[in-house]
Amino acid sequence: MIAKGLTRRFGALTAVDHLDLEVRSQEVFGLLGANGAGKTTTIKMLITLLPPSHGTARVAGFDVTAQAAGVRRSIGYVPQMLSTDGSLTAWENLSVFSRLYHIPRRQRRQRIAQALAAMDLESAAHQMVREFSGGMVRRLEIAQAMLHRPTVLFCDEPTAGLDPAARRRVWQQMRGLIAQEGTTLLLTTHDMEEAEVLCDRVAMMRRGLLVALGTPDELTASIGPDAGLEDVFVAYAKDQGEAEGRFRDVARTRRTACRRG
Ligand SMILES: Nc1ncnc2c1ncn2[C@@H]1O[C@H](COP(=O)(O)OP(=O)(O)OP(=O)(O)O)[C@@H](O)[C@H]1O
Repeated sequence: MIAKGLTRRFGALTAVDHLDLEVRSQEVFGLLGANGAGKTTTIKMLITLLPPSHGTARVAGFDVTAQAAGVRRSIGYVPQMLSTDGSLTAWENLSVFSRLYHIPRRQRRQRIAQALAAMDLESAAHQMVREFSGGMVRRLEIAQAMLHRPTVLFCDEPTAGLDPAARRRVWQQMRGLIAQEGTTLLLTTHDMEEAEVLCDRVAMMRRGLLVALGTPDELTASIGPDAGLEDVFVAYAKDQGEAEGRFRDVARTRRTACRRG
């Protein structure tokens, strides 16, 4: 995945400002930054939900503007907001997605069973999703986004609102599945532990700009011998002017946390 000068403006606001980024095949790459830094806007341009104001990007070899259909076929996306239907069972949710992704009919049962097994949800396959815990919902959403075996998986704050045990389970299962499938993963997170545990490399964004890029070890070493990623975040990415984020950002974060219980 390559972005060159990728820019998105909303009126006078430049949400993403000439972003140059290269994510290697099968890499786990983290986008970090304060509320409103431009992480979700970057993802939305890469997955073709939002046209760039300027610049270009290629995902899985396809141009996000000229070859949007190719990009869409090659990616999976786990958004911040709920992407499963609570009034259906886990199996039924995956079944709907298997049709949307045009998985051949004779492969569907096996593919769904494999996806549930990979996320340790076999015993809950025929349970209504509204009865699931937040962690189970998240694991189902990842199974759903991986059902068609995408080349690149995008996850927007994969464990926001989950308790520490549920978070660890999501990390473990997600890591297992993407390693097994050879998937490239691009995730956004506010959770520095998540970035350290999962990511091969991270990029820090501040007010739409890329301000630091490297492996967690490289970035922490650049700060000092006892530094952690949180110190790197404070040094590079924390927005001193709007440290608590805007109303819109806080409202969205609360909604996300709330719906995951
Ligand atoms: N559709 C929109 N219309 C106007 N402004 C927007 C829109 N979407 C995002 N923005 C603004 O663009 C900036 C970047 O937002 P974005 O959602 O990309 O940030 P983020 O880093 O993902 O934040 P968070 O961590 O809160 O999810 C913010 O100032 C936001 O208010």
